[in-house]
Amino acid sequence: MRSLLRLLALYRPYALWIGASLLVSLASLLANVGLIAVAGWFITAMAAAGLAGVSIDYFTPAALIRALAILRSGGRYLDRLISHEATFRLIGGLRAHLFARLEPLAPGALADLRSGDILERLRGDIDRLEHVFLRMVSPLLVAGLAGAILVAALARWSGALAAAAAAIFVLAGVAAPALAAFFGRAPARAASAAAARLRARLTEAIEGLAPLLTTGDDVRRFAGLRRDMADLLAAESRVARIGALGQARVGATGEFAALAILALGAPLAQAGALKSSDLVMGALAALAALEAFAPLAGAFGGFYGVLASADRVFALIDRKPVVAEPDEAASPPEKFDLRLRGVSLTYPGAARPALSQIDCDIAEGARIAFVGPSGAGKSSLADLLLRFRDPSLGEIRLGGVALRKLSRRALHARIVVARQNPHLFTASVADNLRLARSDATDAELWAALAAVGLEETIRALPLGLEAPVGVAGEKLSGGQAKRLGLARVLLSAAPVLFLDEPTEGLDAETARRVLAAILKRAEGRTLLIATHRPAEMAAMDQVIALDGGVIVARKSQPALRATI
Ligand SMILES: Nc1ncnc2c1ncn2[C@@H]1O[C@H](COP(=O)(O)OP(=O)(O)OP(=O)(O)O)[C@@H](O)[C@H]1O
Repeated sequence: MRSLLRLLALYRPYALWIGASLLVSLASLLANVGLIAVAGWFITAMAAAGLAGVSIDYFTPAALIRALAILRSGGRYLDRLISHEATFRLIGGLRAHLFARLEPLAPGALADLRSGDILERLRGDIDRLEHVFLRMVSPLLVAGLAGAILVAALARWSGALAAAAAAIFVLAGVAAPALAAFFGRAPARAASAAAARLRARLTEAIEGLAPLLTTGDDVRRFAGLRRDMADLLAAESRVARIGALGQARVGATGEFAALAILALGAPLAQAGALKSSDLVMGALAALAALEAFAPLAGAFGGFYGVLASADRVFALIDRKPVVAEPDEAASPPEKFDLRLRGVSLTYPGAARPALSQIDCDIAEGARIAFVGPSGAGKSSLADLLLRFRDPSLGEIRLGGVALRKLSRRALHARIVVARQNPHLFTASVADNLRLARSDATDAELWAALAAVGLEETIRALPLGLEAPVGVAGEKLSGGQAKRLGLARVLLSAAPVLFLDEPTEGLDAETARRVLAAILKRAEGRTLLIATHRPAEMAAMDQVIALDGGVIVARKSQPALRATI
């Protein structure tokens, strides 16, 4: 329940939209009740006047009916418009809020979660939270307000009638949704859990489809998917049944109330104590008013599922980042020399450190190759430079300022890393490149692509720079995706570049051209390269060899030339 209150607190910036949406919903609901009641009154009064042979003023009620009909139709249109706008703003704001909280968690604090699980919380769970306003909060408030107005109006007429109406409204607006929520509790939770499991399994199955098919593990995985799907369907249909039953009960209550009013009022009308037209008006008003309460029971059947979604979303964003932003960020450095002192990194649960006692001074503009076998610690070093993790021991300084003291934004504007498997967004080539520099011109983008030998490939695409790269770059080969990532890093204006095996997998001639372009673009900047290629080592001022997380050798250029 705490999650729900937290969710409602996030509505605050949208109070104006929410208020407008509630007002318009209330106006169109009251117009509907008024329209049905006045129309019933009008038809009965006309019939009674016809039977009695007297004339009545039909201009006023006819005008009222027309006005209420316009108000109802216009109100419903505006209601959809405003309530959906309010919901989209709420959900948009919620996603932005969650994303801002999620960003500092990546990658360290999310490492134990499956990507499908994170995706489900960001997509499925948040979509479910959309219903909280549209299907629960708004209808509940509107029905409550409309009920209070109708009871107040009835009280001027008859206290007993007002009390009866209030009792019915409480039954329909409080008891029925509460009962639906209570009975829907277990299946709604089961549906929410099954949906989460299904999405996580589905994402993993799609991501690993090729290996699954080759190893024959697909049959077992697909059986699991089918099981999750069946669980989800069963749980959702139980929730739907409970909601529909509640909705039907409230609908029937409306019909029962209308019949009761007619049955109780008929003798009074016969005795002349009550006009027959007023009686019909009351019965129809009860029917129309209860219509507003009916969807509540349907929506509240899934209440505990929504609560589970809210819990899952908040549990995700309440995780503690592996690295904390400084309380007060230091001013970004003017110089960019790097100094590592006694730097060690031990991953949680690991038996031995991935990096141990690294001491290293890297002057501004230096070119250094890091070499070493797989697992030597090169990528871990890149993670430390980006502050994806903090050293377990020791310290890294950039231009004399400890990395821990720099804000994430300031640090990432100064040190960039081209990874072996860069993340590409489901957007165009240009969008992916402009992440590095949003104001880069098309000519600059082409130049960056040319530098990594991708210009011809992209020019051959019908949309050129605007060509979509597909989900996570699926339309590009592994090598092309990697080079696009490299082009992005070369385009950035950061003074320190770390390139993780930038030419791995390229043929010798392309590798030579890409290296030349890298060297040209990195002129005046610090260039750190993790590599196995002798040509790349030869182009650097110094080679640092890592093995088992420790520096085992350092060779500066003259010594290198002698050995390569
Ligand atoms: N997230 C992690 N959790 C636990 N251990 C890790 C993690 N990432 C890396 N390691 C371990 O840290 C050590 C150094 O790995 P790292 O990836 O930094 O080496 P590398 O030199 O970059 O190797 P490669 O060239 O294969 O990427 C390895 O023993 C590796 O298993």
